[in-house]
Amino acid sequence: MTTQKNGAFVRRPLIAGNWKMNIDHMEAIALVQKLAWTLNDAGHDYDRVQVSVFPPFTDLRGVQTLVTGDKLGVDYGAQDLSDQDSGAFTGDISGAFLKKLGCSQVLIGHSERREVHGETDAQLNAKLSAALRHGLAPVLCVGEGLQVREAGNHVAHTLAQLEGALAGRTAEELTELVVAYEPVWAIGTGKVAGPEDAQEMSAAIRAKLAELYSEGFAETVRVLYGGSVKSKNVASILAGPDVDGALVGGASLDTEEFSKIASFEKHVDTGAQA
Ligand SMILES: O=C(CO)COP(=O)(O)O
Repeated sequence: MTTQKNGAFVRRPLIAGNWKMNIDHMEAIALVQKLAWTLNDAGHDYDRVQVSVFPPFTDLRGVQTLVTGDKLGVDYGAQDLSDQDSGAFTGDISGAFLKKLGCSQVLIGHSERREVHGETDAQLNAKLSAALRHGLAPVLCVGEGLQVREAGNHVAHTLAQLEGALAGRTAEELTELVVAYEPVWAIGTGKVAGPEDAQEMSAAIRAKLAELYSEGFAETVRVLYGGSVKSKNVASILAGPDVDGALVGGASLDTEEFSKIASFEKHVDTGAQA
């Protein structure tokens, strides 16, 4: 867990829920409402630990109405965006539209986009630029598959994805950047990278950011871990000093479980292991 100064985290942890292609627009309103109540009951302090959800595009308007109407502390964003701003791009969604819907963040380069839609580092570089153009904080997803991990090339592979997506961007443009390390072999499989694996890669990502930009910049960027995060393993994963939060898939659809993940500080002394 990112170190603390005077009781406050140096980097505000982020617990993010990626709903993927689950939850329709009616269910989304119920889920966000229940999540907000559960977090409130648990006394959640959003200034201390940020909580975001990433619903499907069709849910965003409903989520916006609820979050702004009820002044909820939960942030929200989209799972993808177009690299273009408008025009003849059937089926695509512009960052301008997302911004207008109150999105503050957007996922870029989730492994399911890379694998299912063949998104390349060059395309993700253009999508990241589009996010920045529209004032959306990019949550850049990187991570290796099983073969790469077994060959021992996971660090080089992941850092190449990072560099590819950030090429041409300046530190000034990237003040809101979040990087999410998600080893593909740990997504939805129940296999969790060990806390040492999460820390190793988070530290490597931070070192690469320091090399590309500066130490000072690298210290401000939040690095998340994603892949089968649950309430029982979140505390040990976030124990690494460079791991600043979690990108949660399946468990984010269960409000009790997701709320417990957001209360990870309370599990620190439970001895729960990944
Ligand atoms: O892909 C993920 C989040 O983006 C992780 O999914 P799971 O938590 O279901 O493994």
